[in-house]
Amino acid sequence: MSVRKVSVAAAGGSYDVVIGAGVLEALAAVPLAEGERAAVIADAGAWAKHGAAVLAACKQAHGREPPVFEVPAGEASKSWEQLERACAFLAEQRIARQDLLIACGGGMATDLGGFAAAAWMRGIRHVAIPTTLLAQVDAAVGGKTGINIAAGKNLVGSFHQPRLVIADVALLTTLPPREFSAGLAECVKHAVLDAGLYAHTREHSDEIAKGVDADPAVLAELVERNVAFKAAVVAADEREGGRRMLLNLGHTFAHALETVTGYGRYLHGEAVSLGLLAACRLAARLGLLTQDKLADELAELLQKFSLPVSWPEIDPEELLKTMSLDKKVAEGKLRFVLPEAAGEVSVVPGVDPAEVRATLKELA
Ligand SMILES: NC(=O)c1ccc[n+]([C@@H]2O[C@H](COP(=O)([O-])OP(=O)(O)OC[C@H]3O[C@@H](n4cnc5c(N)ncnc54)[C@H](O)[C@@H]3O)[C@@H](O)[C@H]2O)c1
Ligand SMILES: O=C(O)C(=O)C[C@@H](O)[C@H](O)[C@H](O)COP(=O)(O)O
Ligand SMILES: [Zn+2]
Repeated sequence: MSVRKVSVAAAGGSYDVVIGAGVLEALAAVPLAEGERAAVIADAGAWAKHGAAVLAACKQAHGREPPVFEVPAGEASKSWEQLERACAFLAEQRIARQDLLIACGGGMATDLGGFAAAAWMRGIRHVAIPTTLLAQVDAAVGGKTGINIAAGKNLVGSFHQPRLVIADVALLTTLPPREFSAGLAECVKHAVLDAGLYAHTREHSDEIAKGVDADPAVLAELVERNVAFKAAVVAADEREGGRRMLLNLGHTFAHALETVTGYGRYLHGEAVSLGLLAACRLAARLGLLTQDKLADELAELLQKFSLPVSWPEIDPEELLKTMSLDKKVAEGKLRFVLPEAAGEVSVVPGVDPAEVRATLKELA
């Protein structure tokens, strides 16, 4: 299979996302000079499966194996506690300003590891080796890093672009089906934002729905198209002053759901699936939806990808309270990313909380 490359031209640094099967050797593109060292922050689950291959790539690229800090798998590790432990590890290893951090795992590890790189000595360079579909198509690209706190998802973090992202689709073969599906939710989100991706994803949905058993070339193309779409948005608006907010489609609902249910009941991608449907419903309530069939087509696609489409019974007031800390809130008012049709999505300011409440009641 060929090696695909997408460049991310962000203001905070430009870099390549290398995509393909068996492409870990791409790490050689970030060399270590005399006296420089690398250290790895890895998801323990991903490391158990792929740590040996990553260490071999490090040895090949840098001439030696780096020390490794394994973070317990799960969303709960995107925390102050694990950040503190990761920094203690960097201190113990005497990782200095010119050294390199390698973040390996799903979105938990690339968010936490990326944030450790952003914070350690006020910023060291890092490489991301995403091992879940979600991290390959979304989390490892674009430079958003951070942790969750009790008050909300990703409320503490930083924009810190990696020097290189290696999306090796061969690593996805060990991914549990539920995790694979979670990654597809972000692909569906991207598809709603881009008419070309919408057509492509629907056209290849039967093959994509096979998950890790899908044709690797189809998967590599899916990753490439999603990364290319996200890269263009990030290049235009790295720090989310405008256009990048669109990548938050479904996330005001999704993040509130994850926070209220305690970071674990729903995988992030599952919450995004429900958030996409909620955004469609809210858009319909507000009379914005012009593509009548969008909600039905979306529900069909999400279901085909084994993602949840039924909202649980959750107190709308609790969700609304949590949403008040959404990063898109401006002048104390909620802003939602809402679709009119596939490829026509905008940020809608000043949405009346009563409409959100009614939408949540309709969904429950
Ligand atoms: N920074 C961003 O732009 C961005 C974008 C989207 C999502 N996110 C964040 O990403 C996180 C979700 O990431 P995720 O869905 O990758 O979950 P995750 O990182 O928690 O990984 C999911 C599970 O898969 C396991 N795993 C990872 N790779 C594996 C492999 N190759 N084989 C077998 N098991 C493997 C892990 O051990 C874990 O149990 C959320 O915190 C979300 O907020 C960030
Ligand atoms: O990269 C972005 O921008 C996104 O919004 C991608 C989202 O899928 C991702 O979940 C992100 O972490 C959400 O960002 P946040 O700023 O709302 O925390
Ligand atoms: Zn997301």
